Amino acid sequence: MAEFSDLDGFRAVLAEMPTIDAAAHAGAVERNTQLTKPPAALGRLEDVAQWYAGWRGDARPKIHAPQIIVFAANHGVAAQGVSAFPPEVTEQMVLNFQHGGAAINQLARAAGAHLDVHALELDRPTMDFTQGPAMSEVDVVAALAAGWDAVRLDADLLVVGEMGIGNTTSAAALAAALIGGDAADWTGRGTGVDNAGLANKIRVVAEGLALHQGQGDGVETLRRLGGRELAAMAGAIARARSLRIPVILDGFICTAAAACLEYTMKTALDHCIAGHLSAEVAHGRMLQALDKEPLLELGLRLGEASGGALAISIVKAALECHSGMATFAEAGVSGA
Ligand SMILES: O=C(O)c1ccc[n+]([C@@H]2O[C@H](COP(=O)([O-])O)[C@@H](O)[C@H]2O)c1
Ligand SMILES: Cc1cc2nc[nH]c2cc1C
Repeated sequence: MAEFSDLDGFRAVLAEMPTIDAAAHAGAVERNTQLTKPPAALGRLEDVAQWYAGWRGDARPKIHAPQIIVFAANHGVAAQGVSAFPPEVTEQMVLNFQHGGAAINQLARAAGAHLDVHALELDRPTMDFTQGPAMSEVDVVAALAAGWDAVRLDADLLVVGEMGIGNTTSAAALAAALIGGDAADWTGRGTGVDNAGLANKIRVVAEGLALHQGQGDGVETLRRLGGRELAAMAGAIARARSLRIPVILDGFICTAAAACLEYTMKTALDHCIAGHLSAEVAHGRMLQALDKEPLLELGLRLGEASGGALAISIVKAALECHSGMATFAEAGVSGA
């Protein structure tokens, strides 16, 4: 059960999160210097392995139990025609996830990961944020707690993702409110709106900003402009931190949810890496603001944890090399 019952309680949890295990990290850095390869020849795989080792508190770990969680929710703002698809697609895709027919089902299997799907009150969309806050405090805390409780205690790597028609509008509004800039800087085509749709979406984001920008910290902004699946992703990312489970972020919406934590408590995302760079236009700008370099760039703009799921294989491979390779001494290979 979640260790908080209101937003202040969640803020207190964020303020007391564990930090990286410096000894395990140093041990991994030292081991990396001895592995049978020229220095830095495994590029970013080396950084990823050392980061993972530090968070696990083990200088030579491997990955056995990756978990992927997809949270789904509906958005009041979808009634303003901000998506290329109708809101009922959220629930229809949840059924598709449950029947194994979506992209994420195939990608989770390919990555050897356990997939959990949580639908969050689909018959109760959030409020349209151009009219008032998207969620009450009770609603946002319930969604944060749903995310918190969804993380498996035995997971050793977590990917969070989402499904929610209209949620790129929420994510754009959150990014603008937290990071700064205009609605147009952050608003993209999502599922594929045309030029008129994009102009309408920019207007909706701008109206949301006018009402909610500067009204509070990251989690208060999440309450005002976010949605249940965004809050649940934030809750799961925080829970993973409390359990020292490293996290791979997915695309534009997932990163906006994560940003709500970072803009509440700097360093809240130190246990997270960016799985990929989405084709949603402002994702790169958001990752830059969070100082995160994406692992993959495959032109994905699907969501549902797909890019994060693909990155699991890269992180696993990094740890297989780091923990499985022989040292120069063990293999009798001469140094430089
Ligand atoms: O992850 C991304 O970067 C991403 C980019 C564009 C769209 N999506 C997905 O598309 C849906 C939101 O798009 P929209 O147009 O309804 O706002 C939602 O279900 C997301 O998972 C996801
Ligand atoms: C079909 C469809 C599948 C999705 N998966 C994640 N977001 C989505 C949006 C749509 C429209």
